[in-house]
Amino acid sequence: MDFLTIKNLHHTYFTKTSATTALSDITLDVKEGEFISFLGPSGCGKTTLLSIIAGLINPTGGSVLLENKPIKTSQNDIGYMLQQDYLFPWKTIEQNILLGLKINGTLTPEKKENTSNLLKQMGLEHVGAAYPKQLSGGMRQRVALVRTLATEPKLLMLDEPFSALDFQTKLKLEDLVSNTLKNFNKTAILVTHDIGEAIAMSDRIILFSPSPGKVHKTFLVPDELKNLPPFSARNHTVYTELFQTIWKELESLDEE
Ligand SMILES: Nc1ncnc2c1ncn2[C@@H]1O[C@H](COP(=O)(O)OP(=O)(O)OP(=O)(O)O)[C@@H](O)[C@H]1O
Repeated sequence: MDFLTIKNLHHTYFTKTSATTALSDITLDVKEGEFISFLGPSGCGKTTLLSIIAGLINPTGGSVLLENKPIKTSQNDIGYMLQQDYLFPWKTIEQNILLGLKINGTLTPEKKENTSNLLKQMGLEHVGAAYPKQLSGGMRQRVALVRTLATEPKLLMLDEPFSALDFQTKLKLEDLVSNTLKNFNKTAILVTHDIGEAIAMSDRIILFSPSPGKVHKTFLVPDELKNLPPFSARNHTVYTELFQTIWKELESLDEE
């Protein structure tokens, strides 16, 4: 059974004076535990597709099923990690990461302990009583990941989560996030503009073409890269070959 099934999806944004078709005829399956990336030029509909999968936008055509059920608005099964961490500045780190569980009414001593362990795995066991402003950008994104995982979502949406970080921190976080998601066998969709990040982190890369957004090509990441942590994958010859192939495809899209 496919975990996430997207079938003949269309979306047009209507205003009083215009209609913009952001997505046209998207059909895509994602397996449980799979990590896929959405890559493509600006405006090809990546954010629109993510918002539809998350139940934030109702598509104008087609369907999205999560474990064979239509996506609902405010779906608790889906977690987000965004470019900004959106931690509440007036709450401590511990309060921030437990907030989702409190709101869902699912905060138990066991879940509290699980989140403390997660914080430990992220090397952040000492920051529970601190406030977000006391933490670096990389630390805040690690907290954001713990907060996202705390509610045990079935599907994770990673919308350019490392793009605001310096390169070194980004590389370290790629390893940490990839390792954590593999340990929990989480299904994840990453939206990124970074070809290298997509190759280093994913099992499969979907390249979209714009106007309207369509699936242009799919790239399977070879096993020898999938079995490596992202940092090591970036140093593999197969990585360089795949990078060049995708780069050429992106260039050809610019010329169309
Ligand atoms: N609320 C909206 N109303 C009207 N048109 C919109 C709206 N949101 C997006 N669009 C249009 O839909 C198309 C797809 O936009 P979308 O933001 O999904 O692309 P994207 O690939 O995520 O872009 P980027 O990489 O720049 O974030 C674009 O042509 C955009 O102008």
